[in-house]
Amino acid sequence: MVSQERQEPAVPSSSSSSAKRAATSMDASPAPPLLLRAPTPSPSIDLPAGKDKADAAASKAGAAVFDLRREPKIPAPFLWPQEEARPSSAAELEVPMVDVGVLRNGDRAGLRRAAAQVAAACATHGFFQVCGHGVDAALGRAALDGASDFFRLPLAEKQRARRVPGTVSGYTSAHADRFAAKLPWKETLSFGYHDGAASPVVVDYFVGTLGQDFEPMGWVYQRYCEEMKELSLTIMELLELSLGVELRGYYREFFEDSRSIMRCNYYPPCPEPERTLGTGPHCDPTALTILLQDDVGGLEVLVDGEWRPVRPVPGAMVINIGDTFMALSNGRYKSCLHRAVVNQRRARRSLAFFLCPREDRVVRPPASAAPRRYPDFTWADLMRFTQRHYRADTRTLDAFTRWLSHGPAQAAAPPCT
Ligand SMILES: C=C1C[C@]23C[C@H]1CC[C@H]2[C@]1(C)CCC[C@@](C)(C(=O)O)[C@H]1[C@@H]3C(=O)O
Ligand SMILES: O=C(O)CCC(=O)C(=O)O
Ligand SMILES: [Fe+2]
Repeated sequence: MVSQERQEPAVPSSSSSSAKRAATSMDASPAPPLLLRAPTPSPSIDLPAGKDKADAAASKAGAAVFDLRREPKIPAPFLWPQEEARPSSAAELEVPMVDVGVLRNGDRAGLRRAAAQVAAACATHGFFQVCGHGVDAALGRAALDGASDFFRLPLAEKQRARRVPGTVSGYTSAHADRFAAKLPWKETLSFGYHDGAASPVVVDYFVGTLGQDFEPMGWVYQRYCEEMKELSLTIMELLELSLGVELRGYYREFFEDSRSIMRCNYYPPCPEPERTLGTGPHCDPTALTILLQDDVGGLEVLVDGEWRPVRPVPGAMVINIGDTFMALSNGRYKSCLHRAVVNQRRARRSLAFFLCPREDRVVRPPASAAPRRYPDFTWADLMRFTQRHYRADTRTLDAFTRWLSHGPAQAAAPPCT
């Protein structure tokens, strides 16, 4: 009897036959991300034929400040207001490099240094990067290559994994199924991860959604997510130490049974990168983000009113605090504004692992003297808010707490636009 359970390949690789099958590559032509004809009833994307339609569509898209006498080369729904798409600063952000290996090697001075670096970063712009994380470099490369393999598939194949409405899981092209304006110049593939299941949940997702050919790709992301979960818990220990939380293990235990989100971002080259964005200005609603990016660059953090580029460092993972952890720290650590810009020449890939609590866990800081800055809430509520009522942006947590206090029925949460 052949064993039914899946065997993990010795060396994961995403190069299954169909994953390599596609001849087309998004990298060559600076075409807009593949636009889906949004399923009815949500409005479909009207690509303007002439100038007046472009003007009308663009002003609807809130891009009225652009001088549309210069015909945009990109469809109007992809145009972003100047305020959000304003030029990047020439000054890169000095993102502290924290060696998290000190949590395992008994280096007490190193531990104090790491805690101080994290405290300084998280109390200001909310970003740091980690080395000594122990994540296999070959696995990171396989995960980035897997993103290239997936996104170069024909649209019909990617569509087999299309996002389930109201959830974050699945494939989307420019979120064209959700929004009518300020479309991000990207394609994404997102799926859930949690451990302790009877079978490998990420492998099940890939095989169940895309077919048996995608089992190797599923194993790459299964192992990658397992490594990200472990790294997340290590970082939680460091955050706890840096916050001086008396209850040792409070944050680590809070996320032991986490149910996280893995997101692969693919940003095609763009003919007018200054008029659109790969990912708009936002704070992550989640707790902690671990970002592995390729060498192209594009992540920017808002510091003192300037969009400061974060230079990719080979082998390092970029970490940022999300809204949920800002609430867990009662506002001491900041969930900060960031965005992703695109360029004319090279496609860019980034892998974002979003650590999220189990859905029903109540997000509440450890007992502290300070007055509470945020109400109790569950991740399920905040997640539902971002997927069904509100496009996560620069004010998500404030909008969410208002929505909670007024009750979902009354709150005038702005529609997802
Ligand atoms: C809970 C989530 C919603 C988003 C994915 C995760 C964490 C980041 C959020 C997001 C990336 C913030 C910017 C806007 C967004 C719509 C996007 O550009 O993808 C957000 C994600 C989402 O709602 O799919
Ligand atoms: O691609 C990037 O560099 C950032 C993406 C991001 O911020 C996100 O997906 O939340
Ligand atoms: Fe983000």
